[in-house]
Amino acid sequence: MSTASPLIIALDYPSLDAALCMADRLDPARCRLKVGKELFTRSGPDVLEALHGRGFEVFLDLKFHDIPNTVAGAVQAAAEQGVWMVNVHAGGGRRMMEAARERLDRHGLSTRLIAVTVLTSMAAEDLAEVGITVTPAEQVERLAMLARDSGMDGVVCSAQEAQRLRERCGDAFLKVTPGIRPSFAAAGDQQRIMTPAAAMAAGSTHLVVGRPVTQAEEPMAALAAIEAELAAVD
Ligand SMILES: O=c1ccn([C@@H]2O[C@H](COP(=O)(O)O)[C@@H](O)[C@H]2O)c(=O)[nH]1
Repeated sequence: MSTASPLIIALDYPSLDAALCMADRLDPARCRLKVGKELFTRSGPDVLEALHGRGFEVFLDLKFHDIPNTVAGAVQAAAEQGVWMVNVHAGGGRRMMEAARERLDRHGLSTRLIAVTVLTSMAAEDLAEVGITVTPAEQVERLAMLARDSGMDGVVCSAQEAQRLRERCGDAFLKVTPGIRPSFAAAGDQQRIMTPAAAMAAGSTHLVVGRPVTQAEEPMAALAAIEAELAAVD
């Protein structure tokens, strides 16, 4: 089932059972789901089948980063399992992203292909330690332009960069933004954060929300509060 909701709930759980327990409380008309490294490494493709069987569109967030041929094969494998969205690291470079794009196109696979720019857990000091001396916003913009020119459908960035990317790349270029923190949630390890309503106003096309919902005492109440916040600014 496709949904008009921008919400993508991150199922960061250590077992298939725990993930499905949460999925069974959610509604595919109200959100998409994200499967990341922890859950996929534990469960393998079974989780995709189980979530698809429940009617959810799935973002497989494995952030592929390898040589072009390897990434192209991985992206094809993901798309052939029917996922709605898959991602690579923009830092893998133009040839890697182009190879992934070409592989999906050659096989007529319509899975959205996006690239991670700068992880939302990173601040300027973290970038400096790995030799990047520009601000996170500048690095995001640089990688987003490269991703767009390499045929990506959009990027993962923080909502703090969404407005600039909307100006540079337009509305149709996807801006998938983790680091979403409603006023009631702790930042945790996220550095570049924004509230759901502010993120949408800034130009995010999709909001990735994990712990503020999945670790809440009342996950459904937390989700409803986020939806209410979004509806209020609609
Ligand atoms: O830059 C990035 C890229 C991916 N993520 C992923 O999004 C969720 C966020 O979860 P929260 O619990 O809401 O922090 C998580 O699965 C990350 O792996 C990201 O946070 N930042």
